[in-house]
Amino acid sequence: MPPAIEISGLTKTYAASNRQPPKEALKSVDLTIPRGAIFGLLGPNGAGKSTLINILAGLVNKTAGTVKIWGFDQDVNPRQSRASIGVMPQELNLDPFFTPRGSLEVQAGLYGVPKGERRTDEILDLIGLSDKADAYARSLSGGMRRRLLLGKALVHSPQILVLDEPTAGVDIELRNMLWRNVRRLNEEGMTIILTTHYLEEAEQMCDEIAIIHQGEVRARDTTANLLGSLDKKTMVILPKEPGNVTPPEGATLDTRPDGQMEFTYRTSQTSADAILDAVRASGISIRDVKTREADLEDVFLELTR
Ligand SMILES: Nc1ncnc2c1ncn2[C@@H]1O[C@H](COP(=O)(O)OP(=O)(O)OP(=O)(O)O)[C@@H](O)[C@H]1O
Repeated sequence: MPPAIEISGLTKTYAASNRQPPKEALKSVDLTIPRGAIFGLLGPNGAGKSTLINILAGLVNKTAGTVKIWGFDQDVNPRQSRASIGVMPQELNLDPFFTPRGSLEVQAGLYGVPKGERRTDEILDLIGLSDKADAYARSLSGGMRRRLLLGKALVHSPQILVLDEPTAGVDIELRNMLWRNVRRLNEEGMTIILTTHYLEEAEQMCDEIAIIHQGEVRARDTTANLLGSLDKKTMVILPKEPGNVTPPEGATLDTRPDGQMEFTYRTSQTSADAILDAVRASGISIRDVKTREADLEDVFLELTR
């Protein structure tokens, strides 16, 4: 079975425009996303994530390379590749005069879903808008509009669902609802691709992650492997009284204004023992010790610095 997404040599150069030189937003990207994954696409602003997603969605034309969606080459089988993917965009652009039911019906029509096969009521229920089904979109709250965008991405029952920054600026309740929906869809077999600025969220939600920077894929691995790739640790010591410590080889010390000493070290170069010894050797008694493992933010910073 082919993977959900297979991208090779994908390049996008935006043409020069008034006083702006041409911009190479994607530089020969190779990326494979397996079926059934919750896959995170991470990267700083301007990395090329939206360009990549918009190419998948058929909204931006690529400059070079091949894109296969559910095994269908975009250039060879445009209809099938389009039918395999649904995209929930970032912008809340909805026609204010359509009701949620109307929007879903129109969208289904655009994708050629026959009337008898439409799942409008089921989708309204999933996104929690059954009681607003016949209200004008302009009367919906921002959160409701976002849910409607998710619904619109689902009308043609795509195998792959792409979510572009689905939780940017949404409240906790909506975020939880979105993630519950995403998990449920994934459990039912849908492959999920999402971009997010919240690394903690990516850490919790995604099985696999690609980190994009300056139009290139800098890392692509399981979330667990990415987290394990850094042997960086942090030890915070609260001393009984202030004092000066020379950190052991392989560790750096940052003393906070409140006197807490934050040691950052690599387990391959030094040990927790060596740090504690260095502190005691300076005649300082220790009131409390906390440690912290590397998280996705550390991995991200290391790769995009
Ligand atoms: N239509 C366009 N014309 C010219 N340059 C563009 C266009 N769209 C994007 N770019 C440029 O391409 C690069 C990648 O942009 P892109 O929007 O894909 O990044 P991103 O990773 O999605 O960032 P963000 O998280 O801010 O949305 C940026 O330098 C951006 O300025």
